[in-house]
Amino acid sequence: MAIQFNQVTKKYGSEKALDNVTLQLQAGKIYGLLGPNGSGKSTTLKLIAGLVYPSSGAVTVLGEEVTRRISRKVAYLTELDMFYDSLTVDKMVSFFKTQFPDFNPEKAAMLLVDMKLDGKKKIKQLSKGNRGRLKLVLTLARETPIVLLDEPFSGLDAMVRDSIIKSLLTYIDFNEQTVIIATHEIDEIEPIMDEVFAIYNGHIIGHENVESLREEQGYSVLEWFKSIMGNEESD
Ligand SMILES: Nc1ncnc2c1ncn2[C@@H]1O[C@H](COP(=O)(O)OP(=O)(O)OP(=O)(O)O)[C@@H](O)[C@H]1O
Repeated sequence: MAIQFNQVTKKYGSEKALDNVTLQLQAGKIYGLLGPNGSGKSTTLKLIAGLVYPSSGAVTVLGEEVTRRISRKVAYLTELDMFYDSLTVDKMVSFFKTQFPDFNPEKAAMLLVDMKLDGKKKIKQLSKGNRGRLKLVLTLARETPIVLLDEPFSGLDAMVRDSIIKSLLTYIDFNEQTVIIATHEIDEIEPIMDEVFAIYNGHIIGHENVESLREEQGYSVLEWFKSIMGNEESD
């Protein structure tokens, strides 16, 4: 099992961002983690990346209970920190190479071309769409067993979204890498997901295999998600 949550609760102060979550993710699949704002998606990813720790319960990644050291096996990028703003795109790529032994510079170079990013531009000069693309370049150039993408589409236009999906299909090694995409924008990733989890108020409220959802139940992921969210909200 690539990732396991065993009765995981994560509190910030007295608020439970995750409440007694148990789940298992298999290696080599693309998972969607779907939920509205504030449902616990980012917290789930941060627990896997070792950026926060459970208040109770345990998170295990590749058989190891998660500590900071898991960053060697998990590629995870949320925001490009303001700290990097004065670096050029090329310098940022070189910096990542020094930080992560699994960073593949050839892959990064190909991704930069695909994403039409100018290596000489400073990060602060990049449009929001190009920052989104750069984030993806830096994440996908790492050859880690686990890849976490937090809202990779947010605020980006249709062309950027398409280029992100294409690069996922091109650069993810589907035999080796487990990918989790946290998003509330379901349409985009519908075609590439193997399995979906729905999260609401810190609880996992649904888990489906996308193919059987479609073929056996005749639902798209979006329809399924809307129906279970509707049940929650009318409770
Ligand atoms: N550092 C923090 N301190 C206090 N509360 C937090 C912190 N991070 C998250 N929370 C709270 O935990 C809950 C879950 O947040 P989380 O960021 O995991 O949700 P999310 O589904 O990723 O939402 P979004 O789509 O808005 O990013 C929210 O109620 C949020 O306010």
